[in-house]
Amino acid sequence: MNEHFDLIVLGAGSGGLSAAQRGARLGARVALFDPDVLGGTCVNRGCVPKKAMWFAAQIADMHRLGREIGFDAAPLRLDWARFRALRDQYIAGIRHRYATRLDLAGIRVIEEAARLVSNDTVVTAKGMQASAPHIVIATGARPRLLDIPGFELGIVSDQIFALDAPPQHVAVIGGGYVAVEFACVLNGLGCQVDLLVRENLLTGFDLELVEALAVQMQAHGIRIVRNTQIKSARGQPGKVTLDATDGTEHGVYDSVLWAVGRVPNSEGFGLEALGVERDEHGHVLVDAYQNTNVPGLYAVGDVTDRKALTPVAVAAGRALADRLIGNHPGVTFDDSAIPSVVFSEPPLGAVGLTEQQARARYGNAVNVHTGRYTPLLWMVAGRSEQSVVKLVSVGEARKVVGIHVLGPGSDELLQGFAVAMQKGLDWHDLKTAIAIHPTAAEELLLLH
Ligand SMILES: Cc1cc2nc3c(=O)[nH]c(=O)nc-3n(C[C@H](O)[C@H](O)[C@H](O)COP(=O)(O)OP(=O)(O)OC[C@H]3O[C@@H](n4cnc5c(N)ncnc54)[C@H](O)[C@@H]3O)c2cc1C
Ligand SMILES: NC(=O)c1ccc[n+]([C@@H]2O[C@H](COP(=O)([O-])OP(=O)(O)OC[C@H]3O[C@@H](n4cnc5c(N)ncnc54)[C@H](O)[C@@H]3O)[C@@H](O)[C@H]2O)c1
Repeated sequence: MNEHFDLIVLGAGSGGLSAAQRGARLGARVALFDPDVLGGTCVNRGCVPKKAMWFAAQIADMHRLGREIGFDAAPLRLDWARFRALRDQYIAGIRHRYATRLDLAGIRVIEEAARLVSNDTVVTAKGMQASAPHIVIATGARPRLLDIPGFELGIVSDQIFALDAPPQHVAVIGGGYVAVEFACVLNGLGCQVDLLVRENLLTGFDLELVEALAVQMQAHGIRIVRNTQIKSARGQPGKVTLDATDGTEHGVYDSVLWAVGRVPNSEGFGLEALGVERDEHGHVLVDAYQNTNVPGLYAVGDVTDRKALTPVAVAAGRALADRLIGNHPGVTFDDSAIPSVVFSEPPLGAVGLTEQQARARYGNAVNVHTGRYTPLLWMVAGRSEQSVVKLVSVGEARKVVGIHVLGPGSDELLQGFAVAMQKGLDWHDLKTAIAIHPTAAEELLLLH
């Protein structure tokens, strides 16, 4: 039997849930398909468990700092099993709340993968068939696996949350968000970490701040090896050696984390046969309104080539439902200034253009205001590591086009500045604003 809906959504992650919920709120009959647990990557294998681990690492770091300023406590040791149980219980609670909300909204949740058989119909392995004039593809992405000998001796980010015990000596391979975050978190929790990077760290972030972060990571004991391409892994689980193309070997490690990017989930469920266009990496191509090239099919979130961030997937899902169900034809979302934070130690945040990008676009019209400072408590402890803030502005009016922050508190302080920048901020506004003292945020107001 074919069931009819107004909106079908494939994937119950950040993008799919937001499209489904907004659609239902606007009166649509919605079917939501997902073979896995509710919440997708962010809730179950990404932002949420990662941030919980980051908080745990922060506590350990604070404790070390506390000892430096005179507390007499013994070094902290995390009860990994207890922490993991508490973290997972919290995540189970989120999933439970999602299930309740979906139920209350009248959304039909089908715990199966959907396969497209036409641009308005999907089927499942158990034989359900559903049709709707609008189908949203929100199937996300998965960790990239490498076709190299011994790859299976390591793990990817999905598996790190299920470890029974922390690694002792871990190699993290990659230089992106996931690699840097886990290198710092595991280091904070007491693991010895080697970060093996093919090229550069955090491509796309401001070079000066990335270098300052690398200095601090190394000061915390992380060994960073750049320009290293790992070609194979050998040994046995728990005792792994890595070989690089330049003949060097690294290890022995009890754990290896491959953090070498992500691959969109865009194959094997009918997109190919329907002629849905994808780029060379497999991302579904969409226009500014999330339309694919096939009428009635739309895509949001990590399966597309937009920034792979939860708030971006959520904004895209909501805007799409407003347009299709709420009948607001022009609705899209403003992706001109998307802030993001790498939850490293210390955190690194950015919104808008880097200095390098601004110079490429605006040439000599670019002004750069950089400030370096040592956070107050670090000074008290006698530490000398520096935080860095950078403002990139353009022209006589000094319109702010980029804000970059590295240091404790960066993760929380960036949001307000990002809103101001999106609404039109110039450097003079910051010079005339009254600061909150003493804070990290005020450093952005003190720039010359
Ligand atoms: C380790 C890690 C940490 C991260 N930290 C952050 C962070 O701090 N901040 C941030 O903003 N972003 C972070 N991200 C990125 C964020 O998790 C993603 O951008 C976000 O989850 C994307 O949402 P999505 O809906 O596109 O996809 P997903 O959340 O991946 O959801 C896709 C869903 O589709 C389902 N699916 C797949 N195929 C089918 C099918 N055929 N039919 C039906 N369902 C299907 C999957 O089971 C899955 O549940 C992190 C990612 C990782 C990996
Ligand atoms: N805090 C956050 O907001 C957050 C956290 C994690 C992930 N994310 C999102 O998820 C996305 C994916 O993150 P990611 O770290 O998986 O990918 P990424 O694209 O950020 O980084 C991938 C890294 O792997 C390296 N790499 C690729 N192939 C390789 C190979 N064969 N050998 C060695 N190195 C290789 C790349 O050079 C790069 O350094 C991010 O772009 C981000 O949008 C966000």
